[in-house]
Amino acid sequence: MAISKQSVYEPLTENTAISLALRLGLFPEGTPLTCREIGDGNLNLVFHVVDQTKNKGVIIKQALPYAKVVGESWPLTLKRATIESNALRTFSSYVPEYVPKVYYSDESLAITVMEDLSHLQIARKGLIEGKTYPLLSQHIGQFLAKTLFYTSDFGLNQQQKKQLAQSFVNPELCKITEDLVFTDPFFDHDTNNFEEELRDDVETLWNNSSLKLETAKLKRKFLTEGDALLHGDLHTGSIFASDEETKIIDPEFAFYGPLGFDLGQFLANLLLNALSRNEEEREPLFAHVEKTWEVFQQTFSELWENQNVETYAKVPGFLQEVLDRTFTDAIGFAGCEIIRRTIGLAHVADLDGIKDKEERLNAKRHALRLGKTLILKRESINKIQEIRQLFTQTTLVNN
Ligand SMILES: Nc1ncnc2c1ncn2[C@@H]1O[C@H](COP(=O)(O)OP(=O)(O)O)[C@@H](O)[C@H]1O
Ligand SMILES: CSC[C@H]1O[C@H](OP(=O)(O)O)[C@H](O)[C@@H]1O
Repeated sequence: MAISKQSVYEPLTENTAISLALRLGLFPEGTPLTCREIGDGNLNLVFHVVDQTKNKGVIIKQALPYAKVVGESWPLTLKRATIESNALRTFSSYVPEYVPKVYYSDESLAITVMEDLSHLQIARKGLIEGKTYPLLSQHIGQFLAKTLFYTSDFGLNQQQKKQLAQSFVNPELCKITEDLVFTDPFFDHDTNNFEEELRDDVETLWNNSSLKLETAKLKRKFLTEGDALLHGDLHTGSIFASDEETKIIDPEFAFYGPLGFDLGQFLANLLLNALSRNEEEREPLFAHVEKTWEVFQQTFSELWENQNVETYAKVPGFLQEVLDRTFTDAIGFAGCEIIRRTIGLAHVADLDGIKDKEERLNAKRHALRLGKTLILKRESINKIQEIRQLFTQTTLVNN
């Protein structure tokens, strides 16, 4: 369905979003519609259009020609909307149960019209409220194993994979991650944002040359390894959840990257929530960290055994080598994500929302020690269960 061949970009308002929904035939003419802009992310507009009589809605997400969080001084490609709708469609061909349905997209208007997931809750918000989402790690482990396997050279014809990779070249959004996740937090850069009380801890981190070397190696992987189609920004704010369902949204950072990156970001955001909780309430987060990896490993291995298109698949040791490398990289990427969410430009409500100032600063100091340890020790961590030990060990100041 197309509105017209020459749709001209302009940012929607709540009123024009309603007109668009009617023009697209998403609701019968004359339906009493209301609309609210509900975007709470850093980059885009999100309109919730609802048929009041049936309490049924759709979501119209629109990219702005700049990063919303900063404003027009930070121009940003509108192409990210097309990347997002194409990534949702690609993921849907492998795991329709874990992504919203895309009803319509328009490259010129930079919009994606998709399934309304308002019956679910953004996982970060629920986790902050103390919810545990028992199926979250099983679902994310499966989502990652299937999407990564089927878009890699192991699950996809290798020439088709190259063509798919071409359609997800996403330099501007990758640059945001290269800067905000892998670079700026490790230097005295003006995008950084932290409480003055943390300055000594932050300067110690900036002066740690081993940490910089290891982070440089991780950044290089992100820059150069095109293993599979990644979500690219898989934090708990990009996941809708309930006790039964999990849906992944917001893949505008999608690109072909290293297998361990999405895993690392997701694990980091579970750990960031654990950092915000009292000791006795952390268990469900540690259990999710472990189960995510276990489900990923098992599902990816089954796909490898049964559906691999690569001639070398059955060579003893090859699967283990891919899993080991993914595991080690994921731990390092998790360390980078924890550090950037603590002192970089884009924070998380899990830590910033801790009301008591001393508790908040202590949680952030703990986050910096944990992030640093994950980056520096990643090659010697052999089992996912070791993460909870490192979490406890880094509670102590001398780590
Ligand atoms: N499919 C959806 N159904 C219901 N609400 C949604 C949907 N997609 C996004 N939202 C709401 O909009 C917010 C911002 O969406 P998101 O895709 O994360 O935007 P951004 O790209 O700006 O980060 C989400 O936190 C959620 O509250
Ligand atoms: C200026 S972009 C900062 C940050 O925002 C993105 O997250 P989201 O779109 O989900 O709010 C991404 O994590 C970027 O690093």
